Amino acid sequence: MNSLKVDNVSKIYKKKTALYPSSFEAEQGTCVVLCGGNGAGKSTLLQILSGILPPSSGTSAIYGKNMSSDRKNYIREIGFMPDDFHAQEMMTVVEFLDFYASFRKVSKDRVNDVLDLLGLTDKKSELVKSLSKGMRQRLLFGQSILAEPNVLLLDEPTNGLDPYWVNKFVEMLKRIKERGTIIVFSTHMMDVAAETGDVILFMKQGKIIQTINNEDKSEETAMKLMKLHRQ
Ligand SMILES: Nc1ncnc2c1ncn2[C@@H]1O[C@H](COP(=O)(O)OP(=O)(O)OP(=O)(O)O)[C@@H](O)[C@H]1O
Repeated sequence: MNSLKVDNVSKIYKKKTALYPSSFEAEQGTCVVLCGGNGAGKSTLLQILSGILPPSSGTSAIYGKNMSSDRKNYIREIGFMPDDFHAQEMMTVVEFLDFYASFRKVSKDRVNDVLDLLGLTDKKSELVKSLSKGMRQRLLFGQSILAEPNVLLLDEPTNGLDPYWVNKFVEMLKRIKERGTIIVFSTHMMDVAAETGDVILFMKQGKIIQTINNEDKSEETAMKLMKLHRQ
């Protein structure tokens, strides 16, 4: 049984197709990176996999738990980092994490560990809306890893991070992968994609147009393909 199996998921908004039927699979402890220009369909795919956006067709399953027929258990397997905050800007940093911790029965100690890991302990009483872009990203990432999920879905996690935190992020992903977690994330940073990804999926205009596997996924190859697919 494949650990994550994405089967022909698509999204059509009124008459516009944001994502054509797309499929891929991932094994335990591997990382799939979604690359592609603006509007390629990366966020749409991640939102569908996270369960927050219903697909127009297709389905996804994690360890045999199906997105449609076993939704509750499917969702339990996932940690999702969206591309921004929505209604939680007036919470403090620690209230925000406590809020998500309460859904997943995550201990207070784990919340404190995540604050520490993301360098946010001294910001815990500040309002989310007062944080810098990079700090907001770190907090959103922290929320997604709180419950140590089997599948981690991250929408442009490195967006706004300074070089120090990009490096830390890459190291954290490697450690998380070693624990057996499946990671799927989108990025415009080809060096991060090449360093962390076991597979890179290039997307363009709502389609996965190329798959690059472990052997040939150097940063140089990834950059060349990025340029090629932009044309
Ligand atoms: N709610 C919506 N209604 C209509 N069209 C949408 C909606 N959300 C996204 N789209 C369209 O779907 C397509 C894919 O968008 P998506 O946000 O998935 O791209 P992306 O690859 O994440 O882009 P970016 O790198 O800019 O974040 C785009 O053409 C976008 O305009």
